[in-house]
Amino acid sequence: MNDWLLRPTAAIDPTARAAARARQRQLTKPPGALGRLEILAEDFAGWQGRAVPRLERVDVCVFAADHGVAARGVSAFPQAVTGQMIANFATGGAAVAVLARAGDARLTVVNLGTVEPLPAAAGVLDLQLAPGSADFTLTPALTPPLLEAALAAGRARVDAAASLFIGGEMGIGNTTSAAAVLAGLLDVAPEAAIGRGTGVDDAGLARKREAIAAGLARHGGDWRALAGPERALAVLQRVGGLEIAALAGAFVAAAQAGVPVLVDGFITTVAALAACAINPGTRDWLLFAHRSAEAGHGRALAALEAEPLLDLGMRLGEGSGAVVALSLLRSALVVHADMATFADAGVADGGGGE
Ligand SMILES: Cc1cc2ncn([C@H]3O[C@H](COP(=O)(O)O)[C@@H](O)[C@H]3O)c2cc1C
Ligand SMILES: O=C(O)c1cccnc1
Repeated sequence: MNDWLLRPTAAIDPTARAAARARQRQLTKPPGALGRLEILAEDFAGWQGRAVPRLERVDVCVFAADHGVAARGVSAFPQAVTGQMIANFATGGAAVAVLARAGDARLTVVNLGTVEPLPAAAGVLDLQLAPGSADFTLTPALTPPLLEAALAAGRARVDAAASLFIGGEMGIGNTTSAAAVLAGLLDVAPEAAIGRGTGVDDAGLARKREAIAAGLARHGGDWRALAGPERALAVLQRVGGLEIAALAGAFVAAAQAGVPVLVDGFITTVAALAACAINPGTRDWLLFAHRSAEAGHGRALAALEAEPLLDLGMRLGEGSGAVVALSLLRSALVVHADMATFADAGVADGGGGE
């Protein structure tokens, strides 16, 4: 069963965090002059339990799946693109693959389930749990065993040896599923949760709103009386998707393993919201990379009280925005580790005070 989901998340080390803060004050710069980079170094010190943290290994895992709700005309692209992009991740041509290569991160690609089975391809972990999720306007998106399998598949991709975990996603129609999950978790209207995804026109946006409204009308009664993990799991099962559930499972597992997570865009943030509803301790291990241009992301970020690092107008998903933000984390940790202290460099300090 899903018992593992509720196990406690790892503890943060306050002593290492304080030591990192003390070190920042000794570096040859006015106190606080590196702004948020200083906080990032302190965060990683707390996560890694050492005053001088390092990013030794960054794992990026793209979870892919198809969505039955794509039949409602909610995407600007055909469903076959999911499988085609899986191949593009594996051969290294997709944005996240290019960025991961350049950013010295390890990329894995997991297919949870596409409508058409994939041809055998190197570099893809092809789980094919189901031919995608079902159209949630008609039936629950996932069966309970499928939800469980998807959560476990996400958990299985987390390696405690990683210094950072980045989850990405690919799945035509998944901004609609993610918006439905967001609306279900927060009890907000579909209008507040939707955006244009791959670039739907006004008619497409109306179809998204209608599909989500139909999903909430059909399934909302199944979770409205629930709270906490029960509610989050019910929402994921009724209107979510395989890769969204896998991401939620991965995020909970990362927090349990003591691996910090750099969250990407709209879909991954909704998965993070579900993960935190399932196991609130997960929140302590999440860092938010960027604010996606997808309307609805702001709502999810606000619910998590998250202040993302970047706002670049990106709306791609795949984990791409997180891998872009990775270079900021590397900058934060390298200055923290390698800058000279006032004593080392013989520079007069300001005599204390911040
Ligand atoms: C070529 C291509 C590459 C992508 N990479 C990520 N997405 C993104 O777009 C999809 C969600 O948008 P919607 O809900 O409108 O279908 C997801 O697969 C997401 O990761 C892509 C979409 C396309 C077309
Ligand atoms: O922000 C995202 O994750 C996103 C936005 C649009 C399309 N796909 C993903």
